[in-house]
Amino acid sequence: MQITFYKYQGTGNDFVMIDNRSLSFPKQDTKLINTLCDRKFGVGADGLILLENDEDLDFKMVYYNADGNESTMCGNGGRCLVAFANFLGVIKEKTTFNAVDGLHNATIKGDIVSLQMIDVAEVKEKENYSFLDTGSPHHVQLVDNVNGFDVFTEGKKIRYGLYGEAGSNVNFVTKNAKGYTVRTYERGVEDETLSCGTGVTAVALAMHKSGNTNLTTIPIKVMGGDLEISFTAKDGSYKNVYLTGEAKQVFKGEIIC
Ligand SMILES: N[C@@H](CCC[C@H](N)C(=O)O)C(=O)O
Repeated sequence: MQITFYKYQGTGNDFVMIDNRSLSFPKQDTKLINTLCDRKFGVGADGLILLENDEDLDFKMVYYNADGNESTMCGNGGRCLVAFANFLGVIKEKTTFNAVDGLHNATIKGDIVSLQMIDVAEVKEKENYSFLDTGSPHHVQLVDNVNGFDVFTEGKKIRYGLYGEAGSNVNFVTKNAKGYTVRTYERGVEDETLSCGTGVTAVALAMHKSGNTNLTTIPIKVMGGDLEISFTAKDGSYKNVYLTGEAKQVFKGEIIC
């Protein structure tokens, strides 16, 4: 079998992207997806995303983590898929598409994609961390110097130790001059990634909820670049949450399997 794929990245969170409107991709083949995402034995990516037809909306997003398993929402992946849909001519500058956590509105202008994330009604605040679901589960913890922090060791400990079988993504955060610097240990990749869209969204909302910031448009620096999160806040819940940043096509190839 031969499958055409594209590689995209959004602030360094990278994805194998496949147009599966024909439904010909072998979706149940976890091993194949895992191998395609492997950086030595495959294309190499943090995840694989299928663009499929949707009955009511512009298209449907189906997301797999690098481990080969279908997972919850991926914010950067969603932004990259909007760029891919635009490249394929499926959408123009505006879209509404379906994903595992529901409907998403998005706009694209050049390389910049702005993606509406789900509303968040609850931010659980613990003594030294917060936990919330922004489409995917996220642990958010402030640390003194995130650039010198052992994200892999500490993230792995929390991901398995605190959240049981289901696990959580784990974000470490330090305030900077404009907003926050964030590094994320990602569930399903089981490593630090250069950026996590649902993660930085969780950080922005958690920092606002705890009173660490009054901003409702928050710039966030990640290892792979810069993102911005904007939202409206009312009585501790969050609506009109938008994740904005670059999403770029990197290359095209053929998978022979
Ligand atoms: N990279 C992502 C998050 C992807 C989902 C995550 N690995 C999980 O399984 O929860 C993003 O940009 O949001």
